[in-house]
Amino acid sequence: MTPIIALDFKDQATTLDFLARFPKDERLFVKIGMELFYAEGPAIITAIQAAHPVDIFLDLKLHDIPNTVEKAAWQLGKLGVALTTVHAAGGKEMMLAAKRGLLAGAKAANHPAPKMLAITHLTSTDQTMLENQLSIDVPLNQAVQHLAAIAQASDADGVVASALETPLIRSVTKPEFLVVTPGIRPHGAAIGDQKRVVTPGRAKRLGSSAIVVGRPITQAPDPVEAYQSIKKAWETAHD
Ligand SMILES: O=c1ccn([C@@H]2O[C@H](COP(=O)(O)O)[C@@H](O)[C@H]2O)c(=O)[nH]1
Repeated sequence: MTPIIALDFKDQATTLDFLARFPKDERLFVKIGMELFYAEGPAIITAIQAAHPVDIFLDLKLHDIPNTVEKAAWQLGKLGVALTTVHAAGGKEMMLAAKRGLLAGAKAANHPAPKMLAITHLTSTDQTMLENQLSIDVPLNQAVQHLAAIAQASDADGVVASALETPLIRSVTKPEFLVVTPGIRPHGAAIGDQKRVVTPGRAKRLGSSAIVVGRPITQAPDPVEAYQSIKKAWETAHD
């Protein structure tokens, strides 16, 4: 998979201006998150698809009781996106309900079903937060590995985690299980609110299926050049 660009923009106009910088023959994998989706609603998906050749990761991180999540996932399944997310912390029953909803929604709209990724622990979480704020008293990488095993047993197609945990996740999951990793920072990039960060080349060496990159591309002086440089590091596993 090519690096997934997190389109964390305030509205459709800003998003389409950003995409217009890229050559039309460069197919992109883009992520729509809460900010853009809450601003524009489902219409943002068709607007982006009309503007540029893209695959879409809709990252809304569902987390609620199983009945509510199943019905929300049904709505998302209709949208024709490639990837979606739920929180693994919602538990097995919730993830199974989400998967049912996605499959049924996709079937109703005659689209292929989106793959379901389970968020393990956010890449903005570190060991201290895990212990002091979440009251989880195990090493963070083991907590992530545990949630990945639960996610696999709950019909998730993969997880979202830091690339730091990819080898541990791979040790308990099937080879085709996706490990999608945000918290990507090229050498020298501002880390911001991320805690468990990895360079693009190292993420590849650690075995990630795909990387997600937002601000190092969207806030770069030349976003296309930043994207190409990250893509090269990812493809060559060298940065
Ligand atoms: O654990 C997670 C889950 C999701 N994200 C999302 O990825 C991007 C990262 O953006 P950057 O600007 O590169 O930090 C963002 O959309 C997050 O919502 C994550 O970072 N960590």
